[in-house]
Amino acid sequence: MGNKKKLKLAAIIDGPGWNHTSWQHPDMPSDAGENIDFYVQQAKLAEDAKFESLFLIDVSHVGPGNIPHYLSMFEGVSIMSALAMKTERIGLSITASSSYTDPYNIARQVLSLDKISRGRVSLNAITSNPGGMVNFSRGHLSKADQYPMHIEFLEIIRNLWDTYEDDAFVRDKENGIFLNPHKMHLTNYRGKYFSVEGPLNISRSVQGRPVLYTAGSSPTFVDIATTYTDGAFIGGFSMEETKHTAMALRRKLDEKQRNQDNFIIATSQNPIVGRTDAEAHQKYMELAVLNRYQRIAPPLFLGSAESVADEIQEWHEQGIMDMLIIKQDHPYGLRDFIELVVPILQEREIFHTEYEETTLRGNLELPKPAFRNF
Ligand SMILES: Cc1cc2nc3c(=O)[nH]c(=O)nc-3n(C[C@H](O)[C@H](O)[C@H](O)COP(=O)(O)O)c2cc1C
Repeated sequence: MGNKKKLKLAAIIDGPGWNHTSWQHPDMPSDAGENIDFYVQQAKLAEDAKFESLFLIDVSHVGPGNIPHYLSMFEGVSIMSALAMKTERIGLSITASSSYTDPYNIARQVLSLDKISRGRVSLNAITSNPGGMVNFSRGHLSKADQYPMHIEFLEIIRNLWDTYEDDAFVRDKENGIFLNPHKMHLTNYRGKYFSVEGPLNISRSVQGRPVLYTAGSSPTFVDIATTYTDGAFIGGFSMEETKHTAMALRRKLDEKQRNQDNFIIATSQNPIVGRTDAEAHQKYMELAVLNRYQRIAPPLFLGSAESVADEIQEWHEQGIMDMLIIKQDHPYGLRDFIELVVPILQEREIFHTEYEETTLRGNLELPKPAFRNF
């Protein structure tokens, strides 16, 4: 199948890699997960390359024995607020877990960040597998509660983001009218897990609502994503596995009569590229030798820039992904991808050369949702 939209690119910019030892690479700042200079440098790199978005994953199940990055990382809204002031066009995506946070707080934080960045924000609302130490008073959920609670969370957030119609705040000084109260709508939600009356205390986004994703792999996830969100973040240990989930999402979108073009299927890979296959393998070996006790799996996208661009093009054209989220284990993973692969994707006209719009939703080619048009 073809993909009508151009490929979208995002960059996971936090942390010194996604295994136990890549922080030991001589060129990796070992404190990368809480080093503001590192985040700013990576954000600017991605923005100069016209990536649609920065992306942060999140970890709620913290505990001894986690990979180092999980134990030394900035909280998402805080770091994205700083990056909003250091960037101008690139999107800012944070991840938050419905299993451990209250929807009112997240709705408020994310919409505030959206205003600060003038419409560049997305929320990846996830569930969290029970695990780690007990750090939240609610404790760990049973598996059976995760998705029912997630549905409530998503419904409330969407309602709260549409508390006010676009022109609700009149701010007419002469006549002393700040708000048209008829254009304020309460949420009045009473669920099993959350009860929220509303109103939220911030006006509607210039994007309509911040872009909303969720992540997972199960049939329940597929059903929820295609009902509530603008996009889905899916895992991919192989092309076949990723394709399986992507096609399940596409079938469900069709079933629900949702236009596939108005939905973003995103997956994350950690490419290691070189000018030649040999150079890429050399970079992979730099990481592999750091871990003498465990094999670090070679990335799916490993090799010369041409061969990696070919694979990306194939995944995109087959509809396996609309957005590729680059994460890095190698200290130059993102830089190399930008220098070597992005120009090829641009030459082939798969990836854009300039930001088309000012909002993230615009750059993702997603329509602005009308008020309370769920
Ligand atoms: C691609 C992907 C990204 C995820 N990102 C996170 C994350 O950042 N933090 C987290 O706690 N869980 C994350 N998860 C876990 C999911 O939110 C979910 O709890 C898990 O996949 C179980 O749901 P499922 O059975 O529907 O797959 C992620 C899962 C996938 C597949």
